[in-house]
Amino acid sequence: MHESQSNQRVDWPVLDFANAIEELATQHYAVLPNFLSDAQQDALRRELVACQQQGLFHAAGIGRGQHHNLNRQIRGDSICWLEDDFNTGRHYLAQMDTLRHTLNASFYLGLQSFEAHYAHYQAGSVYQRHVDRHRDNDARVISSVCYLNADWPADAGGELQLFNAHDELLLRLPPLGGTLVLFMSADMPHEVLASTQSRYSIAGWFRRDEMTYALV
Ligand SMILES: O=C(O)CCC(=O)C(=O)O
Ligand SMILES: [Fe+2]
Repeated sequence: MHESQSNQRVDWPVLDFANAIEELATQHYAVLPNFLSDAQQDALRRELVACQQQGLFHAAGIGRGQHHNLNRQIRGDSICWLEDDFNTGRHYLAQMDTLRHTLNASFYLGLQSFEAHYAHYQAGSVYQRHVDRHRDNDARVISSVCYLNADWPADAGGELQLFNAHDELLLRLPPLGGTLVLFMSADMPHEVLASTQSRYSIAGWFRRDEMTYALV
């Protein structure tokens, strides 16, 4: 990835995840409203757009292996997997690796890796209700989504709706820039509602096995 405009200095301080750990333990999801500073969000969004301009994005699919397929009515985003050599994305991966160690120390989950992709939902596109753990592979343990939308209008839609295993709505979260949401991958259905404008994010998963790229 060749990206030229990330000269601006951005701080990535070590974060305190104590509240998030507490929320995950009690309600199986956690919302961290100011996980990223404005400068961090801007830098990540600039990198995302640069990747798009370089043609590194592709339409996201559903399922994996032989069950993998494309259906833009079910899942409308386009994605680009983060790599360790991305100028800005690598700082995000490092933050999440710190969180992985904290999660392991708190819950003994044995999380071995973290994978993440940039995502772009064009106006009107959705991701219908689904669970992130694949039917034939239980490697994904905790899901994360971090939003990169500056100044998201209250009426722009694009909310994440999160349900419990009994299909009761737990959370309706607008994709405000800098917010990180974490939830258990196995038993929490969720969906992305249509928005009136482009919606940018990083979706990622803490996994129990070594990372294998391009599962979705
Ligand atoms: O962007 C979101 O709010 C959720 C995305 C999602 O569910 C996924 O990528 O699996
Ligand atoms: Fe999901």
